[in-house]
Amino acid sequence: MAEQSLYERLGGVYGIAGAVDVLVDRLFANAKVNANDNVKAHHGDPANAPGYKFLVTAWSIEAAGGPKCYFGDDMVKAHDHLAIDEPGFDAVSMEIAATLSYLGVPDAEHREFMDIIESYRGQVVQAA
Ligand code: HEM
Repeated sequence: MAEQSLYERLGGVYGIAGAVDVLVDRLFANAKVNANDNVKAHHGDPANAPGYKFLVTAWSIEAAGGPKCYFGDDMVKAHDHLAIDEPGFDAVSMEIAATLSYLGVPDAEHREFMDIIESYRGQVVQAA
């Protein structure tokens, strides 16, 4: 039997959308993430939560090897106006890891997804 994709092992669209639902609520409430005023301008407004959950869910589905469904900006363009620094990236990365643990995602899938997130660090961190 062919090995299942990470997308399938994370529970497909229901598993990923469920995790992003928890994650984004945590990110919007995270003081360290929102210490960056540019980030706070977006994450500080609860009206942005549903659309952001949609985009991050679609991005994660594709990144995990699921069907093509993400039509948002690439990771450089999505963050080029935010001046995100290394501690800002670490704060989000820690929140993603905490959410995967909180939801009981198994170690192998946890590691695989965090490796994907880490591979985008250079595109997201753009602070001078
Ligand atoms: C690998 C890590 C990350 C991924 C996968 C990711 C994913 C995304 C996605 C899919 C979008 C929507 C793009 C669009 O509107 O077309 C976005 C926007 C955004 N991201 Fe990230 N992100 C990451 C890291 C970060 C970090 C570290 C921060 C803050 C410290 C951050 C803050 C934001 C904000 C504030 C927006 C909205 C920008 C706006 O619409 O003006 N992201 N991100």
